[in-house]
Amino acid sequence: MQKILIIDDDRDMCLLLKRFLTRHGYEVLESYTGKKSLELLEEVEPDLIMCDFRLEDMEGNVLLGKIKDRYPYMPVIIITGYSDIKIAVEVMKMGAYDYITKPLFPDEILITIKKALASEPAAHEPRHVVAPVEKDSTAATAATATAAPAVNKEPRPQVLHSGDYIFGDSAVFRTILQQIDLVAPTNYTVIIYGESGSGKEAIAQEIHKRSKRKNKPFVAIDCGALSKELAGSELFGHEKGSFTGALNQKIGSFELANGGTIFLDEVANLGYDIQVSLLRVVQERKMRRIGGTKDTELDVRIIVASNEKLWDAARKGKFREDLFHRFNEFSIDVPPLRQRPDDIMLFATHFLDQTNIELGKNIRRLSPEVEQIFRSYVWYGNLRELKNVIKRATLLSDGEQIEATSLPFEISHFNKLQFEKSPEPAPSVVAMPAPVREEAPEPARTLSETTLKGASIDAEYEMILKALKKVNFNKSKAAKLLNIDRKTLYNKMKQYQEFNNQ
Ligand SMILES: Nc1ncnc2c1ncn2[C@@H]1O[C@H](COP(=O)(O)OP(=O)(O)OP(=O)(O)O)[C@@H](O)[C@H]1O
Repeated sequence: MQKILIIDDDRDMCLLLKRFLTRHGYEVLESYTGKKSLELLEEVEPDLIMCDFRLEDMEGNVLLGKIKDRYPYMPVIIITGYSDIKIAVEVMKMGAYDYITKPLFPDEILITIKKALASEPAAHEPRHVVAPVEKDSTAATAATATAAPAVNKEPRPQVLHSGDYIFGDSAVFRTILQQIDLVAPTNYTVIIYGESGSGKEAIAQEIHKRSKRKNKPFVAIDCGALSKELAGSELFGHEKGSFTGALNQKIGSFELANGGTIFLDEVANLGYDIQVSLLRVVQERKMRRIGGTKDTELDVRIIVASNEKLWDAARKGKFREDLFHRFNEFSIDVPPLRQRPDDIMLFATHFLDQTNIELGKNIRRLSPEVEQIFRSYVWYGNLRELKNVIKRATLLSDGEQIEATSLPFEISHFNKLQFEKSPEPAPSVVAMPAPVREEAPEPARTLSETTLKGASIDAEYEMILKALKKVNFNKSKAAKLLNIDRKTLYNKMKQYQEFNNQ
């Protein structure tokens, strides 16, 4: 049974948490002061600590510091009385796994605990497992959480993982793994190339976790989402009053990441001016807040990601060539999921295990039909799309396995859509080679053509298909084209599916 130590000077809160967590299968210890907690930790080593930020005898950050000094790998979740971003940043920088704010919500508590227990390796274990493991080891993540559903004993794809991160089984993924291992201990700047959702950020985190900086912050920034005006302040911070709207001082991402790693996603989207400032930071390893007067020394490892080759962006004049050369110390290419079909079921099973834990369910497998659909679908959204599809399907499923009826329409009918699809590729994948796959047989049409209802659903279905194809399966656009709202489109698709399954 996994042990959780609750540290809170509010005895009622301790009691409530204790009852709740005991009901969910954890052994719970409690302590009302910082001093007592440290003494207790000499005797017992819990699997996780939940600690209130304000204790009577000690500030939460002081206690967190002491705990992290002695037990660096122990996951600590900080409970704060109010949502204070400064506290959050501070405790995360100090190595807290996460923080939750009062009032506490049972689901949030459980999910955070399960994630923390699943992702933190014990101090005495190697940080990742790369040797082949037992067949039902997919449930290893689940097994770390006491409240997790029963382990599936049936043969499933082998899953190699370190916490939430799993290693694909394809040759290409093995190469990526070797590259991660090779570059992680260095201070090299890394460029990760890959389509959206292919796992670039997950790779950056894995590099961080396997580096000397693992107990320092990992800060991820989506440069594509930064406006031109605010990018500088997001990255480098600003002083109060340094421009209209700068009502308070702001610490930028680089400063937050000091000592650790910064991950700049979609870096080619940064404006040219910011690229100039970035070059200075990369060259001089120091930065100045906007409106500030003094420089801050920086010791930050930089990992960047891009959909487009930075060299191409540089040639087009979109990206500074000197910055590209600074970044280009090491690069990793992540191929889209459709080019590594061997990984699809492995990740699908992993995401199913994760979702089972999150939802407290015990769906054991994907039906053979779903497996066949998954293998032939193109996964434009890569791992993110696969994860979302599994999450949705797990939520919708009641039985032992996920059936095709729980998949989104455009996926369960993908073969048919493909069959009827015009030859032009989707715009988002223009540059990608066509997916290598066996020609899948067209699913048999079971829709009744002899009833009036069947005929009318049939006609609607044809129109919906046409519209979907025209807009590359974007449902909002298809709904617009058909002059109906999105919800009606969903209902029509569902209706067709239900009718077809009768
Ligand atoms: N190796 C992996 N093991 C487990 N989960 C993964 C792995 N790689 C990616 N994921 C999951 O897939 C989803 C997408 O991954 P990620 O955010 O890393 O993609 P990305 O390429 O950075 O996407 P974007 O470019 O759109 O930001 C995330 O939910 C992530 O947790």
